[in-house]
Amino acid sequence: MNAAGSRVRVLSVAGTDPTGGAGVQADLKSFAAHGAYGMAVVTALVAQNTHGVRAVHVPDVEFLRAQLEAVSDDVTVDAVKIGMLGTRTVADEVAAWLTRTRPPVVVLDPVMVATSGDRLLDADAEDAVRRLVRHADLVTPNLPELGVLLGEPTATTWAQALAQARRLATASQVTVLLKGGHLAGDASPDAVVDATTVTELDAVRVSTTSTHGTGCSLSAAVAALRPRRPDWVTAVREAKEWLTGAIAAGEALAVGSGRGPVDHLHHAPTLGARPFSADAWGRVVDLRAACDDLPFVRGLADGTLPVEEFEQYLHQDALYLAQYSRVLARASQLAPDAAAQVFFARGAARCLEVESLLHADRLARAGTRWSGPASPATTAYVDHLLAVAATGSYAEVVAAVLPCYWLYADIGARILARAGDLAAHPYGDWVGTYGDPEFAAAAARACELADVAARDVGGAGRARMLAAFVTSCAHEVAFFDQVRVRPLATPVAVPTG
Ligand SMILES: Nc1ncnc2c1ncn2[C@@H]1O[C@H](COP(=O)(O)OP(=O)(O)O)[C@@H](O)[C@H]1O
Ligand SMILES: Cc1ncc(COP(=O)(O)OP(=O)(O)O)c(N)n1
Repeated sequence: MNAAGSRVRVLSVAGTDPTGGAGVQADLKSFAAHGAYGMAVVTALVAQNTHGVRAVHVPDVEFLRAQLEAVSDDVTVDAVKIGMLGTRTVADEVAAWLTRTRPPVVVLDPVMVATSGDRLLDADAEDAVRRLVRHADLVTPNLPELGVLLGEPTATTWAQALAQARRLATASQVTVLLKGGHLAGDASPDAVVDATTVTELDAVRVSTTSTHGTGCSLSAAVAALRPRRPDWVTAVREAKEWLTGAIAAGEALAVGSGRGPVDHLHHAPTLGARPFSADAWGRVVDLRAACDDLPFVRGLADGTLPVEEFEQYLHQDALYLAQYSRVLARASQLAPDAAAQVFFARGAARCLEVESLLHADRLARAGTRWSGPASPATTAYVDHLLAVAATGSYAEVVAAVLPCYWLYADIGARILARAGDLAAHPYGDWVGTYGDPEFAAAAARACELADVAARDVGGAGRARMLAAFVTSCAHEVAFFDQVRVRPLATPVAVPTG
C-alpha cells in the first residue's frame, strides 16, 4: 500500500481505440487533463477508427485478472473508471475484482453500442452489466444504454429519460449520470440523479462531427475529479464544462475523416509547441505573396505609384490608425505584466504621434483632396479589431494587432533594402519609417509577446489567436488593395469571423 501521493491515482478498465479518441486512450488523456495519475487495464483490443469498428479481440480472462491484480497488488487506486467490457466473462471478472479490492470511487460507463452502430458488448452480457451496476458509485448511461439497463424501450424525450434514471437510481441504489447527447435539438443536457434528487446540467449542443469518445472522456474525467470534489454534482459539472470545450476544439485536431475525437488538452498549455508567431507566419504565406503582388505595393516599392493613390492610402490610414491606437490601448489594459502594458501603451501613443505626423504632413500638402469618411475596407478592418478588443482575451487582441506591426516591418525592410538610398525615393519618408530597425524591433517584440500569451491559452485559445491573426492579415491586404485611382480586377476576399 502506498501513502496518498501528490496526484490521485485513477485506473481505467476498458477497451482500446488505436486512433486515440475513445477507450483507454481517451481515458488516459482525460485523467491527465484533470491532473490525475492514469493507469489502464485493457479488457478488449478493438480495431476501430473514426468511421467504426473493424474487429474486436478479447484476451483470456486469466490475463485480465493478471492485469487487474498487477495493479491492485502494488498501487493504491483512488478511483476506477470501467468502460467497454465486451463479454459476460469479462464483466463478471471485473465484478469479482471490485468485490475483492473495493476501490473508494467506482464509475461505470455501461458501454454497449458505439455511436457508429457497432456492438461493443455481447447481447448475452447485458445481465452481467446490470449486476455490475450494484458495484458502482456512479453509472453513466446514454439514452439507449439506460433503456437496456432497465429492460425498457429507449426514452424519446428528456422527461422520459429523467424518469427512467430515477427508477434505475432507486432500484440499484446508485447515482446515475444521465447523458443527453443522443437527444435532438440545440441543447445537450445531462443530469445527476439519485433516489431523492435530480440535478440537471444544461449545455449547448456544439455543432460538430467531433463527438467520438465523448462518453468515455466524460466518465473518465468524473472519476479523476471525484476524489478531490465534495460530491458528484460538483465533479460532473466541472467535467461537463471541460468536455463541451473539448468537443468545440475537436475539429481543429483534423484526426480522421469520420466522427473525429475531442481535444482533451484544449485548455492546457502545450510543452514544446512551435512558437505562435512561427505558426502564424506560416499560415499567411499566400496572403503575404498576394500583398507583395499588389499594384499599390509594387508601385510603392519602385516609386512609380501615382501620388494621388498614395495620398488616398494615407488618408484612409490616418482614419485607421486613430482606431488601431485604441485597440493597442486595450491590449495595454489587458496585459498581464507591466512590460507588456508599457509596450502597447507606447505603441498606442506612437500611432497618434509619429505615424499620424507623417500622414498629416503629406496630407496637408494635398489640401482637402482626401477628406471623406472611412472606406468599406478601412471600416471592415477596424470593425474586426474593435470586435476582438471588445470580446477577446488579451492573447486574441495581441494576435489581431500583430499583422499591422509585422507586415509593415517586413514590407518596409524589403523595400528599404532594394531602394538603398532613400533621398531620391518619392516615398522615402514612408519607407524610412517602416524600414527603420527600431520599427523592426517593435515588431519582433510584438511577436514575442504573442508567443508568450499563446503559451497559456491551450489549443482552443491558440486557434482563436490564429483566426484573429489571419483575419487581420487578410484585412491588411484588402486595405492596400482598396487604393486605386484606376479600377483593379479582383478584390481580395477577407474571411469573416
Ligand atoms: N454535440 C454535442 N455538444 C455538446 N455536448 C455533447 C454533444 N454530443 C454529446 N455531448 C455530451 O457528451 C457527453 C456524452 O454524451 P452521449 O453522446 O449521450 O454519450 P455516449 O458518448 O456514451 O453515447 C454528454 O455530456 C453529452 O451531453
Ligand atoms: C474501446 C471503446 N470503448 C468505448 C467506445 C464508445 O465510446 P463512447 O464514448 O461511448 O462514444 P462513441 O464513440 O460511441 O460516440 C468505443 N468506441 N470504443
